[in-house]
Amino acid sequence: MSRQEPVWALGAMSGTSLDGVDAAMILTDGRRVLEFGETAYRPYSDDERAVLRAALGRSAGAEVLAAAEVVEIAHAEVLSGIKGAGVVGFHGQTTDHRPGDGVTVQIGDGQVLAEALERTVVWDFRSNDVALGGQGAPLAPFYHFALARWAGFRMPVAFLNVGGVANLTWIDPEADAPERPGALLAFDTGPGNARIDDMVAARTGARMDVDGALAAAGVVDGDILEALVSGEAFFAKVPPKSLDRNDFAGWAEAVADLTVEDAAATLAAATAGSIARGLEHCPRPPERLLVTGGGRRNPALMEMIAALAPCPVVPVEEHGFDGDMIEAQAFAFLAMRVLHGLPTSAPGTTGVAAPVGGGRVSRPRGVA
Ligand SMILES: Nc1ncnc2c1ncn2[C@@H]1O[C@H](COP(=O)(O)OP(=O)(O)OP(=O)(O)O)[C@@H](O)[C@H]1O
Ligand SMILES: CC(=O)N[C@H]1[C@@H]2OC[C@@H](O2)[C@@H](O)[C@@H]1O[C@H](C)C(=O)O
Repeated sequence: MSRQEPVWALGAMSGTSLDGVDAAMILTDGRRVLEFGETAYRPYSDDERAVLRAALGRSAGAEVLAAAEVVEIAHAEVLSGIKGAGVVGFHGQTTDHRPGDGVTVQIGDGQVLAEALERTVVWDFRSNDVALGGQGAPLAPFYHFALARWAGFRMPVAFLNVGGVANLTWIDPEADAPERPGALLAFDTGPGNARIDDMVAARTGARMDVDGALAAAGVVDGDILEALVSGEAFFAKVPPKSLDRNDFAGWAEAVADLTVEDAAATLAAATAGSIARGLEHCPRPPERLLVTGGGRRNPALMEMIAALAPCPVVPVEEHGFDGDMIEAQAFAFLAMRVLHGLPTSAPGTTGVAAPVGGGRVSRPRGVA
């Protein structure tokens, strides 16, 4: 593989929502994205999800080993159905993320996957950044930079991913590379859907507030909202900053006395409010907020974000992207960067002292 030659890379992400594995191909040289390719999704079964949940908050032990096996099997199944990839970028499943303690754990062994797929697998993307004092997250921002260039933006824009956790990437697309000072500012803004999902699951057994129907039928409790959004030091903290899925679990108690509809509306408003506080940290207001991740399917939440944002708020589909697959594509892109020795994070994205790479490369036995 020559250093500049674009190749089809396959990426896979098992996100904090624990819904399943997203997989996507892109044609990339690790600097630019040239084409978007095949995608696939493999949901976790309820039994598998329970095994994954039992591992959350843990970095080792029987629960983690059992969950890692679920992750490896699910990835092998979905990735083996996509042919023609030169390399696989495998994020794994985060079970424990405490960068301040030097801990970030993504389970699933890349060597096991390399054997199963008989392909080169790049994995463990976050450890090096954390070891060097960074947050280890978010890592999609270098890919967001490439997407902004692909779309031809000339003005500052921001990507907002509303997954289990929400994260924001502010981009100056005129910068000549993502690692340049001032090109990117990225950080986790607060909860995305996780607090809503968990509240709805505990009270109704459903996995989410489908299409935001509960939130749309509820009334926001202004006092509780104020306490949730103003009371947290995290939102005022100057980036870099990142979160674990179960941070802010206390929000469930704050809405415990509300009806499920009012609780859904209040939690959605708190997510939107925390995103608005995140937008205040941008160097300049973005001229467009491009929303990706499952939260863009919750119209009540989208309306609340739009009401608070300083610019138009649109789903990424409006600019030709697939909002279910950007994270999977990001790890395909980052895998290529790792193979080419390019950085995958920078002071503006994870707070690491200088641009750094990371990732481990596993090759199937018998392949040089
Ligand atoms: N139709 C819908 N209505 C409301 N919410 C939805 C809908 N579809 C998806 N979601 C929300 O999106 C979540 C999944 O989002 P996504 O797949 O982006 O998360 P993730 O990638 O696992 O998380 P992260 O980005 O934090 O790793 C679901 O758990 C749910 O809360
Ligand atoms: C530690 C970890 O897995 N963080 C995830 C999580 O999910 C969203 C947000 O929190 C983001 O920081 C990150 O994922 C995306 C893919 C990222 O690294 O950009």
